[in-house]
Amino acid sequence: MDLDQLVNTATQNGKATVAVAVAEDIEVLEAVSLAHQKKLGKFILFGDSNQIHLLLSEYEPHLLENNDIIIKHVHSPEEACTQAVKAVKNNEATVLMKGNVATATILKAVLNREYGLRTDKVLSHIAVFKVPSYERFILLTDAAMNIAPNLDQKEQIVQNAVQLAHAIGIHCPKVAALAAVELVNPSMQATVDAAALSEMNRNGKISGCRIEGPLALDIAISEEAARHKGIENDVAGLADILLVPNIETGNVLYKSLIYFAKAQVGAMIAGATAPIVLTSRSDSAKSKLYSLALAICTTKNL
Ligand SMILES: CCCC(=O)OP(=O)(O)O
Repeated sequence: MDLDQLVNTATQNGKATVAVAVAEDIEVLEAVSLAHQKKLGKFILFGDSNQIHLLLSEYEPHLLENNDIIIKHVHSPEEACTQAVKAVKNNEATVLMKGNVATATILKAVLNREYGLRTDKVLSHIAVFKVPSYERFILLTDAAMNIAPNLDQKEQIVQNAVQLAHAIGIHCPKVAALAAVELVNPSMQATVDAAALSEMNRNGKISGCRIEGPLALDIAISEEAARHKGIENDVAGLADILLVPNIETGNVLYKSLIYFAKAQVGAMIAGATAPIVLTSRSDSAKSKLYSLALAICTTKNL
């Protein structure tokens, strides 16, 4: 099982039109080319048109005269983000994609009160990993958007991730609410919130999943570690979703899985009016392709 499965599923979901903000980047354009070959959709590339043309003529010349690829010149990364967001807002595009631009710049446009893509839900980042040493897909939230979520925000972050898990075929995901220890300690807010989320799941306030917490990472993903520490529950060793307490934990774990564990990743923001492909600028073309596929898989579900 790997993330190519998502690409196959996405091809059956109909064609997307993707607005790419700051497309002048070889990994972004390679991802567009791969997605186009897989017939995932049409692309509106916002950025410096000279640079986009130069890169395409060198690396992906077949895309230059293709009607599925439209290039829109803008003068700055900020303008690229604004125009790409507006394209989604005006229904010219169905998916927004972060290109070679800082996360904060695109999120500022996404959250704009006049032309942005907010809903009444919490927007949150979810990454789907296939780690070579872990049998199942593992979802990580939130590595990129919510800095230090409170309990209410964590509740919605979990719900966004559960909805995404359902959309990719994980029917009752096991959620590990992560902390540094397994016992509630009032001076560690992550443990207090994790226990509260677990309780909300037991009393039916959060459904469609099984939540346990607080759990340390080893207990969440290793049955052997759970046995060794004498912890038994439905999630221990078998987590599908890792809820991290803050953005630092999430971002470090995201990049550790890619660089140390050689994981494949696809990542997006859920909770907006349209799915938003959001990877690291340094992620590979393949990761950006998987992220596009993930976003397209959710177009009927989010
Ligand atoms: C999904 C990670 C978001 C992130 O860290 O983006 P950059 O590496 O581009 O800053």
